[in-house]
Amino acid sequence: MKIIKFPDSSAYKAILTRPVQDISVIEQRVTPILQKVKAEGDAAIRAFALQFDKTVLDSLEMPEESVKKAESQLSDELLKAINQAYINIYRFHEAQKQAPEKIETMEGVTCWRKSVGIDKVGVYIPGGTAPLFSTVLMLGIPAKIAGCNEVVLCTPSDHPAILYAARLCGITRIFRIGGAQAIAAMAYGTETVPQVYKIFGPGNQYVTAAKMLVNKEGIAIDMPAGPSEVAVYADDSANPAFVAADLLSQAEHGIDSQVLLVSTSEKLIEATNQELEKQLKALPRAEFAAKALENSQAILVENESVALEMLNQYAAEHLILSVENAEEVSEKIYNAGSIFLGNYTPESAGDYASGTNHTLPTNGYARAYSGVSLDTFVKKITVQHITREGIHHLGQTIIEMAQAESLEAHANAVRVRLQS
Ligand SMILES: NC(=O)c1ccc[n+]([C@@H]2O[C@H](COP(=O)([O-])OP(=O)(O)OC[C@H]3O[C@@H](n4cnc5c(N)ncnc54)[C@H](O)[C@@H]3O)[C@@H](O)[C@H]2O)c1
Ligand SMILES: N[C@H](CO)Cc1c[nH]c[nH+]1
Ligand SMILES: [Zn+2]
Repeated sequence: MKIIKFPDSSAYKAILTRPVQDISVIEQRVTPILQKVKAEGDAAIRAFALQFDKTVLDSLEMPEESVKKAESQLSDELLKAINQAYINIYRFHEAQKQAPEKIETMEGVTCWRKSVGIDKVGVYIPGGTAPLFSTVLMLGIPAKIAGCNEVVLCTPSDHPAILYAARLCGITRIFRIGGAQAIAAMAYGTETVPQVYKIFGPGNQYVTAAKMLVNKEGIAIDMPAGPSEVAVYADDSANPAFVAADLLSQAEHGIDSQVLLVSTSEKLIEATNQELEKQLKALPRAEFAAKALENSQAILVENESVALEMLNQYAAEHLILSVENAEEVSEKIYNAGSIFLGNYTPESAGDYASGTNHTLPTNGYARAYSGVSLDTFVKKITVQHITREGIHHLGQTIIEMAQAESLEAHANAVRVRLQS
């Protein structure tokens, strides 16, 4: 990995640039895909499956029989692992439920919020180069806890673990559709794919651009969750073999992934680079990881405050703090999707099974977006109840404000009650 020593703060922006393609170029590619699916429905989906995935789709929907059969195609070890991950993710997300709290803002004036699961949701499960069945758990579990009525799943993969995980989460509508065409199908609906109100899930740059484009047309999305990335902040207390393994774990996602090592120790950076070379050779996806490492850098900084300034500016999807005072340092992080503390918390734990959600904002969006949680699957409806006494307490305030805004009918809605 390229080493940058003590960069000047004016150079941070250039150093921290992601290797994403120009968004306008991706949008130019994706827009006609969305338009064709909108106009031609299933026929367009079949054509794109052939063009991009070299797949002839007889039936777009996964037959119930294949879904039922999936369990028998997985090893006992994998089933046990998926079931354990399910339990942990369920626990963490169920604890996010909040009982509505009724607040009496004035005597006789009570307000509260109730949570309602979004009625129809669509989840995208990446499957271009790897069947990410863990993402089914990350999206299916909060959808189930939230009480979403209809959950539609699209993925280009027919891997049995995806089907098994979907069944575990109670998802019954599974479509073998990938890429931007899957996002279009769920956004507009087709002859066979139901239209949904909100689309969730990570994916490559085409998937992410498609989500952002349909969002402009009024379809809600969770967030832009594109190519995976990790930043590691490490000092001499870190283990270079662990750091290298963590960097590679995200680099192997795809050629457009990016990893970053920030350290105050040149010794640690050099040792990590040696480990990277060694570990890379043994990886089946070495080609992806090597390409991603070309987009990546190790940055040697003077001290912790420079490191934190840089990391907050970068706003990594995942941030690993392999430093002695990790928890204390984490208090100073205000931009990151998910933080991993200490030498024994690999990022893979969050990807699969510790309980947190792995659908996280990439490309700097962690400056303003949170990762997926139970909240992402619910709407909060406010409710209020005012008694006869209550409107007498509050009425004059409303009338004064309505008159000052020249909205006499608003004021009247209160007056008629005060006179009754
Ligand atoms: N941010 C997160 O939370 C998160 C989580 C998991 C995965 N990811 C990311 O998801 C991505 C998965 O990517 P993937 O490609 O393996 O799978 P994918 O399912 O996202 O995309 C595959 C689809 O892309 C479409 N496609 C491929 N080439 C195309 C082209 N030239 N033009 C138009 N469409 C094309 C195809 O239809 C194909 O089905 C990776 O970048 C990974 O880093 C992110
Ligand atoms: N690291 C990905 C999120 O950026 C999630 C994932 C799924 N499987 C493995 N990793
Ligand atoms: Zn990962």
